[in-house]
Amino acid sequence: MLASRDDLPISLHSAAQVRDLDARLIAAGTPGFELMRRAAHATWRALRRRWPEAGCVSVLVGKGNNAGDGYLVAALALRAGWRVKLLAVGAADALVGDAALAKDEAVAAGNQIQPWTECTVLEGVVVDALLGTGLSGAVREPYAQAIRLLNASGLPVLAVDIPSGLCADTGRMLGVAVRADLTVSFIGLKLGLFTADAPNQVGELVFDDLQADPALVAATPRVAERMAVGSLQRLAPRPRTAHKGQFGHLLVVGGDRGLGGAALLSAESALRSGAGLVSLATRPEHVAAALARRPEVMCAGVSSANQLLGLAEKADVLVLGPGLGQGAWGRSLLSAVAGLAVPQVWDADALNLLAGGEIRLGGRCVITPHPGEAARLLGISTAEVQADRPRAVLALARRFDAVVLLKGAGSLVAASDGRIALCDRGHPVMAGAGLGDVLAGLIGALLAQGMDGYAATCLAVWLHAHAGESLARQGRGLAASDLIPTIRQLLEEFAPCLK
Ligand SMILES: NC(=O)C1=CN([C@@H]2O[C@H](COP(=O)(O)OP(=O)(O)OC[C@H]3O[C@@H](n4cnc5c(N)ncnc54)[C@H](O)[C@@H]3O)[C@@H](O)[C@H]2O)[C@@H](O)CC1
Ligand SMILES: [K+]
Repeated sequence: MLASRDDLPISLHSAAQVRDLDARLIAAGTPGFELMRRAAHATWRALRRRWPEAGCVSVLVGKGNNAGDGYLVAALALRAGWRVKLLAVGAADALVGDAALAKDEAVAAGNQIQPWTECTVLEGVVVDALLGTGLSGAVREPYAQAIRLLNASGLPVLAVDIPSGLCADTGRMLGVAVRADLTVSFIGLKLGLFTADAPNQVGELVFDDLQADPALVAATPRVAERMAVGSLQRLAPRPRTAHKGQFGHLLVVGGDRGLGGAALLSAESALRSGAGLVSLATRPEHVAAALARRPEVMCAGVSSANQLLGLAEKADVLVLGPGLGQGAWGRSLLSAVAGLAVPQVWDADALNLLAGGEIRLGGRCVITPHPGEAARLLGISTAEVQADRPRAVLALARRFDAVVLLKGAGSLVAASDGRIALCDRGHPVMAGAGLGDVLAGLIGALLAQGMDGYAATCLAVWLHAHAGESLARQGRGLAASDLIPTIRQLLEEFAPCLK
């Protein structure tokens, strides 16, 4: 079944864009304190739904408006008869504006504000209202120490708007970040809730639009789109008169000595996702085994670039790289076909060869680096890629004028025109060999059936992640080939072959 998260918005914003939306809502007549009150009510609702019997909260507050939300939650909890420990990290008298009003309301409701110290004992559900979208730079003391102790407490944690310490733009932990069980986020979804470190920190995600005017929300610029049923392009249904020539001839090139399985996985994946014809160019010694496993794949042993060119000229789409190796064989094959004017998917060793600088990418390409490959392509460290994944994926798309898939939790797809899409699905059982080969074949098959590079890559990433999630119940040890029939089924569910 295609699990749906379509109650979450599709647009993803930067912290600055959400701040801007806040300001425009206020200018349009909703006072900031009213938005804060709505944020607190949304948080309190989510808290009672998840932990109805807790009866006790520790609310950790900082100094900005995120703290303001926390103070109002403390007021609601106390009025509901819960035991409340209201703990101010840093100087509580430094609050201004709406946050100061919220603090006054918490006190008026009967709360006592205690200064947080390293000896403070937390109790009940911990509400993290230390830092929100106003975080800038690495988390400073005493916040960092408070976050470390909170994480070590073993208590359930609700993060207000975003786990404190997580960068709303990049999803990177700025030194240290709260590890939440539940995050309640407001007004506009931040991209940083989904990528880099975020999947470990956010927990369950609840969104509340604080009754923002939909027209104002729709007019707010976004940095990315979340892949979802409503945002993904579908393959068109097939006419009843369809024949195989209409759905593309895809050629996979790869499978150096000892790596034959990778290319075969890509070919099998392409076949099972609807490519009209699938060929495989590989080392001659792999041909017999490939034919025995998958007779539908036209498998050719190639020893030279010329042999490959003869095959590639008949293909509509190329998938280059699975198990290609970086030796003379792989390099000569890749150089031979790189310039062909057909859509191409560059994966795995094709990307390492590309990073070497000798071979140039042609037009109409999709490249699929993981963070290490992206780092080599950009000439920076993997840590630098992960520190700002949106920036890295966009830099690659522009540098290579290609569609780029940056893999890893919270996968991102970018086009050179600036579009970015995020995949918030997937599962850690997918961290295994061969999963990328299956994905490359799937992207190729969607290209072969007529989708453009960006749409094909987004749909492929989403189907692949969904398939992984739906097989995750069986636990560790997912074989990449297990994914192929599930992807086939999900694709049919999402885009039926017949109208
Ligand atoms: N009208 C509004 O603006 C609304 C804001 N809302 C809340 O307000 C939050 C944003 O509020 P603010 O812009 O006041 O910012 P925050 O409350 O997120 O953070 C600002 C505070 O953090 C401190 N700070 C920044 N970087 C730090 C670092 N590296 N180490 C330690 N301290 C640091 C600042 O000195 C300041 O005291 C949102 O996340 C949301 O929770 C909601 O109440 C909805 C309405
Ligand atoms: K927070």
